[in-house]
Amino acid sequence: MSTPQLVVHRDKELMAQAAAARLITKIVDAQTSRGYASVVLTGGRNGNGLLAALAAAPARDAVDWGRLDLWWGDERYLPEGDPDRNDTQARAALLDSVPLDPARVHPMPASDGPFGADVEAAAESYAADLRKASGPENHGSVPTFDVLMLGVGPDTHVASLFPELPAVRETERMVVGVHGAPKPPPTRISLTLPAIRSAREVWLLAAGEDKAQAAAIALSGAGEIQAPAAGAYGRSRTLWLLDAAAAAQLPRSLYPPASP
Ligand SMILES: O=C(O)[C@H](O)[C@@H](O)[C@H](O)[C@H](O)COP(=O)(O)O
Repeated sequence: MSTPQLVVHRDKELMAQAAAARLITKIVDAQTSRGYASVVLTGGRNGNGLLAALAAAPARDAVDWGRLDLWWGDERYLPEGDPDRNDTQARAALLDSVPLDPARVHPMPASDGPFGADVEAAAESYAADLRKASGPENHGSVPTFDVLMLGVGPDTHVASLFPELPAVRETERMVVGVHGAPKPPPTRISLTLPAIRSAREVWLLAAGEDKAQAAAIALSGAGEIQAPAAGAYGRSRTLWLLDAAAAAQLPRSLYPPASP
């Protein structure tokens, strides 16, 4: 378990730009040392803001887009192409603008796909894809993600792991179906905390005053069932990327001064 590190930026725009630059560097380093990189995307405003900032970044094409594996941390279980799906929004923000290898982009199943309303079967199918992509060093469950990004909800949810609901309590499976999510739509697919924790680095994105209480709760030692963001940590690094508004309720001792 890696102790959370915090970086606080002046505002959400700067946070998105700085996080995008950080992601470019992380991907280039991984591709240089291992020939490819593996990243897990998140939905939500902060996640999509980062992708849009990446699309506009001057160093964007330092990334070898053809050697980048993309996965999702969660998905709203809607028909393919639905504007509310996380992958639809990610494609609009960045993915349709860069030369990715489609075989290396792994959207979660859609509700009008082969599994229909059986979201559990859809979740198991994604878990099987992860197993297929994992190497012997990954204990056969999920590939080693270089960076797994998570937006943080005002209730401290990450991915589609909501406080007290069954999905956050899962300790064996890597991917689960979610019913009755308090954030619409109610039916979703999500990586579980064990899958999240398999990543080398977990980056939590929290910008805006509506995240201030969630950040303070999650970083105050709260339990992961009540505060799922508290259970999201990487094997070698856990990084909270905040803006000043989201950091407003954190004890000053917890973070360095906001960036200039
Ligand atoms: O499917 C989703 O909605 C997201 O994956 C979800 O986990 C999101 O990241 C948080 O709710 C934060 O969303 P905002 O950044 O829009 O506040």
